[in-house]
Amino acid sequence: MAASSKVASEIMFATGNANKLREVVAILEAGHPLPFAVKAANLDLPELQGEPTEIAKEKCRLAAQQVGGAVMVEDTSLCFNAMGGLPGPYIKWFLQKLGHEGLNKMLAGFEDKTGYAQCIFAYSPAGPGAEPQVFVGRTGGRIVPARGPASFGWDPIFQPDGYEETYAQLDKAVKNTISHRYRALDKLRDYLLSSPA
Ligand SMILES: O=c1nc[nH]c2c1ncn2[C@H]1C[C@H](O)[C@@H](COP(=O)(O)OP(=O)(O)OP(=O)(O)O)O1
Ligand SMILES: [Mg+2]
Repeated sequence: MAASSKVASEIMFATGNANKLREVVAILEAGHPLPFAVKAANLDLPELQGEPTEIAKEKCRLAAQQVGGAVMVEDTSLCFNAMGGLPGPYIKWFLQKLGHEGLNKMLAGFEDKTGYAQCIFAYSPAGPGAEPQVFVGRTGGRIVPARGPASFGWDPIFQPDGYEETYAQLDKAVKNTISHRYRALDKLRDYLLSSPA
């Protein structure tokens, strides 16, 4: 039987972030069985600029050059509505330089503390010249003073809509059913599962 053009028996998830990897594995294990195995590739991928979908695609192309075969990556944004979606894909540097308190202070001059977490997976099948496909997941919420363990990025300052807890306070199993990452990965999973064998 000819190998599928879309579905590989193995997909490399390229990321330098161990927390992302843990969540991706947990989300996939909690769902339907997949026709492929996800393996981790610990790569130091560049922090690109531009439109989030283009960042994810380019990140995927760069990862594919390094690992070969079918590859997936994801890029995560934290977007403040009062600021037209910024910091967005630049949240990593804002978090690093300002911390949780500084991120809250950025919104001090605005009434609107709402925002959304966005995750974009990009998947590139094996083979040359394959254009990465992107899958966007968003979860709306509010930016709040930090509550809960500071073990993953900006989790303590993001309170998803419909919950009294921040991402950091929520049980992992709950975060993984409502998160930006879950929603994006679910779309990628549907795409892979519906691909012709
Ligand atoms: O669910 C999350 N909850 C809290 N914080 C999060 C989450 N997901 C990503 N983050 C942080 C990590 C990084 O500070 C920034 C995204 O930047 P981003 O480039 O996508 O992540 P990264 O550089 O850590 O890993 P990678 O090697 O996959 O690019 O937001
Ligand atoms: Mg990164």
